[in-house]
Amino acid sequence: MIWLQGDLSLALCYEKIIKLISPPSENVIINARPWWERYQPVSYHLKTRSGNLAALRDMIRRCNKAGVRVYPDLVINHMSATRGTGTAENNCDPGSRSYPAVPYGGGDFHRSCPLNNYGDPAEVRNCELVGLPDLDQSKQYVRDKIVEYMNHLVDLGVAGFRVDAAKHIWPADLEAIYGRVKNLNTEFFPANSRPFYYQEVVDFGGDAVKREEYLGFGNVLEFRHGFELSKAFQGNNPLKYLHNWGTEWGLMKPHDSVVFVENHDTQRSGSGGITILSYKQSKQYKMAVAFMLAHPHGHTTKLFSGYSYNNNDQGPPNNNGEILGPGVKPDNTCSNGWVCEHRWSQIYNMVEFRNVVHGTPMANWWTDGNQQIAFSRGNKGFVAFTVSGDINADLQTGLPAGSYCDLITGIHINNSCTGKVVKVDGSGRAHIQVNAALDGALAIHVNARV
Ligand SMILES: O=C(NCCCOc1c(-c2ccc(O)c(O)c2)oc2cc(O)cc(O)c2c1=O)[C@@H]1CCCN1C(=O)/C=C/c1ccc(O)c(O)c1
Ligand SMILES: [Ca+2]
Repeated sequence: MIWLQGDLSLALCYEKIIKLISPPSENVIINARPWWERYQPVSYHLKTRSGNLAALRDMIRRCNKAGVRVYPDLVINHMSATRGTGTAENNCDPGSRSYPAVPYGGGDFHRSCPLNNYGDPAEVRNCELVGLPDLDQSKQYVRDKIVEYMNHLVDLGVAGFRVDAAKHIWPADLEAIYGRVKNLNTEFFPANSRPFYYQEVVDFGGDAVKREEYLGFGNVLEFRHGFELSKAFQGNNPLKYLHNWGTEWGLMKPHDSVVFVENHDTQRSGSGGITILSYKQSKQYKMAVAFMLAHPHGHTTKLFSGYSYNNNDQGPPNNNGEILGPGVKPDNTCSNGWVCEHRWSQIYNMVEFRNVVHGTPMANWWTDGNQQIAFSRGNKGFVAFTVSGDINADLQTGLPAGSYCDLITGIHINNSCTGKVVKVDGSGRAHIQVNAALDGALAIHVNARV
């Protein structure tokens, strides 16, 4: 079994493509194999449906060699709420708080209490998220076991961690734990490199637990980013308001956050009644991701890539209990039930766009006053979006004269454009046409000219 490339999501930042993988710790086996069984650990053995220790070590090595940094999803708030299969390594008895394969026992957990009141910060940290036995990370022994688990992954060559349900762990405990994790493996990283932590603190603004509490020692996933872009690109908030997108919208400073449109959780459950975009709304999803990648806000952007599902509990494509990996079709998209959003041309083209325009400011903001916007990035790139009505206007692109491939309607290959060609004149102006009913977006940059 090999570890899947891009199990759950890929995180993109300028220097490297980074890849988040599903929790590598051994989890309980739940009959229907729902996706969230991966979030119910029974031990810190590196053995899951994605592969065993040898497969994990090999995948991380291959990714590092290809310049892709690996970040495992760390589930350290709790242990499984259900019994394992009872076999030696998957054995546990949640009722008596017994997890012999770690080992953990009763004294390593908070006193049992249900988590009902998200308005009480102590309850959010000390009680049981959906009934999951809640580890007491203030205990030295619990910290030792978690640090041991994290150091094992560092030895394999990971670059850092996504910290699952960080909101449910005391910041002081996390800071103490992170501080004890060793420097990154010098086989793959410069000496004295520290792991990069990005923490899941779901905070849409009204929560008693503030995401700022977690900023002193790591980054925080920015849920408001995907929430607001999902609203805007579904027509629920006019695009013209995006002219000051960024901290003026209440988003955290770029270097403190990891921005994204969706994740494994929001694509299924949404938040506050707002549908968070996913592959199921593919046109709007591509527009929102294109905007995220074109805009200067965001130091690290996270792109999701996964498998298709019908019901919200459905787990990954199944091959006799192991995960059925994606095949690759002649058009480079995925098969076997995997969506592989990162292989969609509009998305990987925008990853290149983001790298080409890196470090340039936004300029030449234009809007029709409602649902149509356009802007350039320095003299390197230009984008336009419409949620309603076709764009048909002569606009200032900020770019040098030339013929540019539109990277939304096609790709730049063999020095030709398979999609639209945009002619920019000597003054940087071009006639921009964007069809609202088709792609709703246009993107050009100086490395895709014919
Ligand atoms: O209905 C469910 N859960 C209740 C609603 C989602 O609440 C959960 C949250 C959660 C959701 C929203 C919040 O504001 C929040 O502070 C926490 O975080 C988790 C983290 C875990 O490691 C394991 C979990 O079972 C959960 C979880 O159930 C189903 C059945 C049990 C698992 N599960 C699920 O739906 C599993 C969801 C899940 C799993 C892993 C995640 O990282 C996550 O964010 C959600
Ligand atoms: Ca907790």
